[in-house]
Amino acid sequence: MAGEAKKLFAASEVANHASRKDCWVVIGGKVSEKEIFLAELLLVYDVTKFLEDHPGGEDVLLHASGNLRLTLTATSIPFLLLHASASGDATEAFEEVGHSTSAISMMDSYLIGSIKDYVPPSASKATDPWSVDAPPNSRTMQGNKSPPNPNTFLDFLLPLFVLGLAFAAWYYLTFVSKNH
Ligand code: HEM
Repeated sequence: MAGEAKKLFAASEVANHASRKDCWVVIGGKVSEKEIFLAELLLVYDVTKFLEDHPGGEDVLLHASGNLRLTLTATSIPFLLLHASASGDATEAFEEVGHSTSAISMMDSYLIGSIKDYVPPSASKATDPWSVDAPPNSRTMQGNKSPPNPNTFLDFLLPLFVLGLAFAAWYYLTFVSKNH
């Protein structure tokens, strides 16, 4: 799959792929392009064809699939940065096993896309294309050139909107209502 266009999946969509005939797991990974660290994503792997061959057994993969939840929380006011945290993904279980580098390099062939709307806690740092501190074996998703932070426009407009409202209220109370 490496090099091909990858898809964005809704968290709810992943739940429909949690059986022996169709099994997806979601594991967090760092995305880079030409060794430049771009963003942390929740990567989606279709491991259906790998179930029987997985050295850790198929049950762990089946158990790890289908539980993903995204929770949206506002983290800072007045800029209202939305942070979508994930639970039920297989990242922790995958890392606890201490998979070898050869296991990690196998993953690319099962990669089918990433979870849309996920915003990692470190988004501001992670979206800086000049932060090049990616570990050498970070899992990559080539061909993903879209801007990683979907909230930037909203972050800018919301405070402006609130300021506009406050000004309108002040104008009305000071000039309009006094004339009646
Ligand atoms: C695309 C995803 C995955 C790939 C390609 C993969 C690959 C492998 C490979 C090659 C091994 C052999 C040991 C090694 O080389 O590290 C292994 C072992 C194992 N994996 Fe995975 N794995 C994947 C996902 C997962 C997930 C999501 C879990 C847990 C939820 C898991 C649990 C295990 C366990 C328990 C072992 C056995 C470790 C041992 O015997 O010491 N794996 N995996």
